[in-house]
Amino acid sequence: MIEATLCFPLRTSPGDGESESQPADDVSEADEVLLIEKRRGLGDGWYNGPGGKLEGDETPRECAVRETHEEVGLEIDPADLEKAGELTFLLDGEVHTFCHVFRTTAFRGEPRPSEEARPEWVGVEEVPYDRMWEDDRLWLPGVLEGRTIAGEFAFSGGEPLDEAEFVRHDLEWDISFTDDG
Ligand SMILES: COc1nc(N)nc2c1ncn2[C@H]1C[C@H](O)[C@@H](COP(=O)(O)OP(=O)(O)OP(=O)(O)O)O1
Repeated sequence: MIEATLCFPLRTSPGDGESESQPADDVSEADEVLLIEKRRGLGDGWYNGPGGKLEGDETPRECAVRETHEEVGLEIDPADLEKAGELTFLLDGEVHTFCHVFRTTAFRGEPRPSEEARPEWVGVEEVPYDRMWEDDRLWLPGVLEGRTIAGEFAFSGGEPLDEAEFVRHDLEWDISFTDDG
């Protein structure tokens, strides 16, 4: 089983007469999310949040911070990540990936592209779900509103996961995580 993370940085877009975006105090104030267009590997060509697989003995929180820095250059204090979801992706009845989802309104730096990802700020009402994993439209809107989710998503058809068929889902909203990563 693969253990992985996704991280969704959020901000408030520049208002009339402002040239720069503002940090949001909390998720409810934010109206833009940083997505990446994946440039290689699983989900190549699709939009997603920054993230990737856990390495060595790092915690999910440490992984989300490292992957976000590697992929788009933002600096995040691990304590500023809010755990927003736990997603289980099944392939042909077996757990393929367990994914920890985080969001944050506190980060430093400007996003820059990398070999793995092209970053793009997108309005939370304009997320390109037609260019994302099929499961995302079921859980990401709630996560961007500040809710928490535990979800199970079943795919069938064999490897690779991004060519398998999405067949079933089960969602539980507004849960408290016993382990927040
Ligand atoms: C099955 O549905 C999925 N939906 C979404 N939204 N995201 C998913 C799904 N399955 C996997 N993911 C995420 C989890 C990870 O963030 C990435 C895959 O990570 P990747 O394989 O690129 O991991 P890295 O460690 O960055 O890879 P490298 O070895 O290339 O560095 O997709």
